[in-house]
Amino acid sequence: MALTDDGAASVAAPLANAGPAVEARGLRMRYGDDDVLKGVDLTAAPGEVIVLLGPNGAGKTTTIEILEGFRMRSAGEVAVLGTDPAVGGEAWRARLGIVLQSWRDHGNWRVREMLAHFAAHYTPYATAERPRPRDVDALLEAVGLADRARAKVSSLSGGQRRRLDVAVGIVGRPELLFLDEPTAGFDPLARRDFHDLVHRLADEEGTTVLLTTHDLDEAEKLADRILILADGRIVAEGSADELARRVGTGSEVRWTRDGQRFVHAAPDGTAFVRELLEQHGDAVTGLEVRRASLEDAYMEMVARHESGRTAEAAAALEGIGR
Ligand SMILES: Nc1ncnc2c1ncn2[C@@H]1O[C@H](COP(=O)(O)OP(=O)(O)OP(=O)(O)O)[C@@H](O)[C@H]1O
Repeated sequence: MALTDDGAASVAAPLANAGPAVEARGLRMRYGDDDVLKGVDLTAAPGEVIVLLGPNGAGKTTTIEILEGFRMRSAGEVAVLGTDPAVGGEAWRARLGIVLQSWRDHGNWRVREMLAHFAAHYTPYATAERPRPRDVDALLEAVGLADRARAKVSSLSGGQRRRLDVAVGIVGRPELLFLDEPTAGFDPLARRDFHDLVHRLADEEGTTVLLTTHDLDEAEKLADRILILADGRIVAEGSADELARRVGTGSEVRWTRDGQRFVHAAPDGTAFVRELLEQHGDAVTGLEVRRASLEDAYMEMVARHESGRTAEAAAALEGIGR
């Protein structure tokens, strides 16, 4: 997916020597009596792609909306591009790109017209390092909507509308991009193009990206760092590999011998395979070794916290019964 247009290829990471793009300490959010965020700490370095994972209702959207300045936190320290989002003005907001989970309805507008409208908003905020806005036609091409430029927004398919959301999110060449479940409804090709786009934004323009998804394969492909949010806190963070290694479920080895298929869970896959081949040599075919995946790690970490919560609730109930 081509992203660059006039002069954009030379856009360097403008924040390379600056502090973190996002920093939150002890972030709390309470809705009524419900403590949704109970002390979230997170940092995103300039140019880093962070993926926030967590079960439904964990507080991912809440976290992102606080960082975007759309929601007021109950407590905690937050700095986004060096500014507290609770007091961020228009010039600060123009440095952010935002793709919300739910669509803002502009059904009667035409695709190009709508993108051009948002683009114009960014003109006063152009800098030498970050020409703003992006060229609208190049961007429509980049997100695969060039042939729908004159279509009404209401006539787009779900996936096409989502592509338009992404285009609106990046038309101002943001330094920091928030994407809340951006690929919901994307077909496999659109998804791959989108992944390519995110890599380019980070690598070529130094854009920091904070993204939520329920697609673990997507998290693995995109993230420099994954944060898992459960029970109001970040319960684990690291690269997909680091998280997978941490659950330590070893490897699953599969092979065929004498026409029969075997599966074995081995703490040390390499040692097991060595022994298997020593014993049965050429008789072993179709050998596959699968180590713990991000999915295994995610399931285990979330389950651990869910069971902790269940135990806590049971203890509380016992206390009430006394
Ligand atoms: N405005 C609100 N008022 C009261 N409760 C809210 C409000 N917004 C969110 N919540 C609650 O806060 C919790 C976290 O919601 P949030 O949308 O942040 O979760 P999420 O991790 O983004 O979930 P999902 O994966 O389903 O999108 C949920 O229990 C939700 O019902």
